[in-house]
Amino acid sequence: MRTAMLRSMLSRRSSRGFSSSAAPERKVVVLGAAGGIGQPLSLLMKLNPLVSTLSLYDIVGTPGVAADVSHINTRSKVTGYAGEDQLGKALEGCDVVIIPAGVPRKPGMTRDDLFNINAGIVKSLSTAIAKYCPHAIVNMISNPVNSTVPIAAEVFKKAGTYDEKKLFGVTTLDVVRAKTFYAGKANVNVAEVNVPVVGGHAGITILPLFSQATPTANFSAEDIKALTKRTQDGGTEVVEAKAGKGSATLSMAYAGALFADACLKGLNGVPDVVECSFVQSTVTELPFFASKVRLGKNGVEEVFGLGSLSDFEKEGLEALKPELKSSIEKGIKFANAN
Ligand SMILES: NC(=O)c1ccc[n+]([C@@H]2O[C@H](COP(=O)([O-])OP(=O)(O)OC[C@H]3O[C@@H](n4cnc5c(N)ncnc54)[C@H](O)[C@@H]3O)[C@@H](O)[C@H]2O)c1
Ligand SMILES: O=C(O)C[C@H](O)C(=O)O
Repeated sequence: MRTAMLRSMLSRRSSRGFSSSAAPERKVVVLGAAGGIGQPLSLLMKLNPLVSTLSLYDIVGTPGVAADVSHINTRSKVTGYAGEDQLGKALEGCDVVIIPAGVPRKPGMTRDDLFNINAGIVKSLSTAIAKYCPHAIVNMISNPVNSTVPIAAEVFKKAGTYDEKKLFGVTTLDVVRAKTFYAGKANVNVAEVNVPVVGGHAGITILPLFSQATPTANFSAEDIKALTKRTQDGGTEVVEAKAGKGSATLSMAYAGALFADACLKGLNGVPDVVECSFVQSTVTELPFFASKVRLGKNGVEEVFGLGSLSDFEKEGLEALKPELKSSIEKGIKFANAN
C-alpha cells in the first residue's frame, strides 16, 4: 500500500477530535524496534499523527531503523537507542510503551516454549519501565502474553509502581483474525464486522465469541467450531507457513498499531474507545483475563463482562481456565523467584 494511502487511513482513524497540530504531545517507545514486528510497527507508529516523539529501542540495529523511519514526513520526531545503557533515555517521559521484544516461535513450538527466554527479557524491561516511566501505559506483545503480563505486574508491584489500569496484554491480533475469518465465511464487508475475543492469547485460551458477532450470520455449529479453531490456531498457521522464519510480524504490527492508537485516543479523552485486551480482571475467578475494555485518560476505565454466551462458548470458557490459570501462576512465580 502506498504511504500516502496508509497515512490518510491512519490519520482518519486517529485524529478523531484532533488535527495533528492540536493533538497533545505524546511519546511512544517501541522496545524491540529492530525486530520482525518492531520494524513495521515503528513505521505504523511514525504514521500516527497522535505521536509527537517516537523512541525506538533494541539491543542492536536501532540506529538504522530509526534513521530510515525518521525520513518520513510525519509529525513525530524519531530517535533510535541501542543497548541497555540507552534504555533509560529511550523510556524517559513515555506515555505508551509497546513491547515486541523477545524470540518468536518456530514450527512445533508452543508460545509457552518461549517462556525461558522471553520471561527474563520482559522482567528486565519492566524493571526499567518502573524506573524511567512508571506512569506509562504498557502494551505487552511478547509471548507468552498469558505469562508476560503477570510478570510485568509483579515487577511493577515490587517497585511500587503497579497501576492495573495501565498494563495491557495485546490480543488485538486475535480480534483481527476473528473478524477476517468471520467476514470471509459470511461473505460480508469485513470493515463492518465486530467479534469480541476473550480469555488469553494461546491456543484454546483464545475464545472468540462468534455468538456476539455482528452483523449476524446463520452459521451451523460445525461452521462456528471451525471458525473458532482457525482463530485459536491463527498464530500457528503463520508459524508453519513461515517454516522456521518466525511468526506473525506484519499482521501483528498492524494489530499492535491499532491497539496503541486506541490507547492514545483514550489518553487524549476520545470517548467510547473499546478494544479487547488481556488485563487484570474480575470477570472470572482468574486474576488476568481478556475481554472488552473501555480505554480512557487513565488507561482502563471499565472492564466489560462477557455478555451472554452460547453453550459452545460456555464450554470453551471452562476448558481454557486451567491452562490460563497455570500460565498466569507461572509468570507470577518467575517474577518473584528471580
Ligand atoms: N501478542 C501477539 O499477538 C503476538 C503476535 C506475534 C508475535 N508475538 C511475539 O512478539 C515477540 C517478537 O516477535 P518478532 O517476530 O518481532 O521477533 P524478532 O526476533 O524478529 O524480533 C524481536 C526483537 O527483540 C529484540 N530484543 C531481544 N531482547 C531484547 C531486549 N532485552 N530489549 C529490547 N529488544 C530485545 C531483538 O533484538 C529483536 O530485534 C515474540 O515473543 C512473539 O512470540 C506476539
Ligand atoms: O503464534 C505466535 O507464536 C505469535 C503470535 O502469538 C500470534 O498469535 O501470531
